Amino acid sequence: MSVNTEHYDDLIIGGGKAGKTLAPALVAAGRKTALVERSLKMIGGGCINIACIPTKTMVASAEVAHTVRHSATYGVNTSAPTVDLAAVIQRKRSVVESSRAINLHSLETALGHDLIIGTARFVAPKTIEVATAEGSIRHLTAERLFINTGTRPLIPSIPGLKEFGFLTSESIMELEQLPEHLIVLGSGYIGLEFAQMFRRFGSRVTVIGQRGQILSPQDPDIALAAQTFLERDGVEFLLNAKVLWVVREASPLENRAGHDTILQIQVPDREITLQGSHLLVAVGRAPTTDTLNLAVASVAMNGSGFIPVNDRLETNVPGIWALGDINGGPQYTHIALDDYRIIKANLLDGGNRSTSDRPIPSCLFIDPELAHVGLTEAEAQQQGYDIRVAKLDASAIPRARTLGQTDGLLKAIVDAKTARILGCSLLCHAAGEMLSTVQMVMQAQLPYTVLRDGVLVHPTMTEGLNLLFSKL
Ligand SMILES: Cc1cc2nc3c(=O)[nH]c(=O)nc-3n(C[C@H](O)[C@H](O)[C@H](O)COP(=O)(O)OP(=O)(O)OC[C@H]3O[C@@H](n4cnc5c(N)ncnc54)[C@H](O)[C@@H]3O)c2cc1C
Ligand SMILES: NC(=O)c1ccc[n+]([C@@H]2O[C@H](COP(=O)([O-])OP(=O)(O)OC[C@H]3O[C@@H](n4cnc5c(N)ncnc54)[C@H](O)[C@@H]3O)[C@@H](O)[C@H]2O)c1
Repeated sequence: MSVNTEHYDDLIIGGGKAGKTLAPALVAAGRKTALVERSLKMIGGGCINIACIPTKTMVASAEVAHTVRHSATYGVNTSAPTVDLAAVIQRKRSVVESSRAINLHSLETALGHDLIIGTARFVAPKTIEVATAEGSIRHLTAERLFINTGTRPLIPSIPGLKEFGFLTSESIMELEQLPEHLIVLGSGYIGLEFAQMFRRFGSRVTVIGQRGQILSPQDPDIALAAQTFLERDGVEFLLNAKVLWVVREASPLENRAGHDTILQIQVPDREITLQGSHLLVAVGRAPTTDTLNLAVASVAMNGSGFIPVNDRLETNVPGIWALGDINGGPQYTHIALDDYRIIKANLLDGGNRSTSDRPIPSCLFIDPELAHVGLTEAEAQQQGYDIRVAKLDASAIPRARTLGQTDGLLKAIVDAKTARILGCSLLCHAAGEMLSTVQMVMQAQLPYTVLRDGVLVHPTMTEGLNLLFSKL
């Protein structure tokens, strides 16, 4: 049966942070626009449904458990908390569902019937086929296409892993019973956030890292400090470790029903066997390009399946752009949002923006938070800068002491010639909020002395920047 081809000015494939924000802007500019999103349960994209928002909602529950557990330190006596994981998950679902409803309302308002729920793939250059949620097939073509299909968990090829099963960042957020012993494969962002969260919920947690240092892009002093704080929470680490194989067997422990995951692991000097009730795989993300049939559209992919773009987010095919995680750039929601801004500036507002001059701030939501922007000390040295380095223990900040949040290390890298801040890592309470102040000074190209001498509210964590930059 032949299918009519429907014509649009603009087509967005995937409704992630970038695509869902771009769609209403295109419509407002008078463009006939359709957005194809594969699932009603993913309206608003990964961030609100399966990534940032649900994880940070659960991190909040873990922080409450931690605070209650340590309430006597503040002179408040309670009994030891028990964590009802089903209730934690229910709270997470309700936050996600309300965010999704807001997103659905704004997309329906902007797009009406041109919000299409279905899975897209290319069938000809600039033409996609959509297998809709209702079971029909539609063909859509457009002058301009924007690919924003995001990523999914990367699953390493370890013997036994796929066969015996494991948790991902998505399925772990649906568990309603606490793992007795959670093994986390991967010591990056996802692994560490879940590791501390489940430790604080009450699980035993072991993190397996393949290198000697967790958070390998960070400077060793910062990474080691973060590891120390996590260890103080009771998270165990097995580093320089390679998983050789995995099996799942009936638990030999009398007091534990069900099955255990058993990992055979190579550490530098020996092989060890690690046994846990659950295994979370968090070793990076794979691009959602495999089912897009990009070859038909001649859109190039790199060896990992991401879509390379230039600094204006253009693919190798004129009229096709790739936004968000799928283009292989830094995987953060605020970067996907900035990708939208670049497209809007260049295509709708007559501007000329590129990715080349934007900052890449980030925040790892462990406690204490680890926020970073710009160069690390090692990167600044590699790039040949003459640098000055300021370091401050978080316990020196008056606000940290009032809050009982004294764990942390703050570090700033300054160009000795220009006095400009090249990079900053803040491992402390409220680091994600504090970082924006440093970033604004960097973006305004002001000298570090603005933060050293600025009149900042006392007692706040941000006031700690006065102290940090006084170290230079
Ligand atoms: C557990 C976790 C926690 C995270 N926490 C943070 C955080 O705290 N802060 C932060 O900044 N970043 C965080 N991230 C990263 C952040 O979620 C991503 O960078 C961001 O979601 C990328 O958005 P995007 O625009 O690329 O698209 P995505 O949000 O990935 O959305 C892509 C959309 O495309 C749809 N799609 C895919 N294929 C098709 C197809 N063929 N047809 C139609 N639709 C399709 C998908 O259903 C999805 O809705 C986290 C990631 C994870 C996994
Ligand atoms: N707070 C946030 O902003 C936040 C939170 C979660 C995720 N994210 C984004 O999502 C991305 C993906 O997160 P992620 O944690 O999956 O990736 P990641 O790149 O942050 O960390 C993956 C880790 O797994 C390790 N690894 C790779 N293969 C391994 C193996 N076979 N065995 C053991 N370790 C292995 C890597 O060395 C690395 O340390 C992040 O890079 C980040 O951009 C952001």
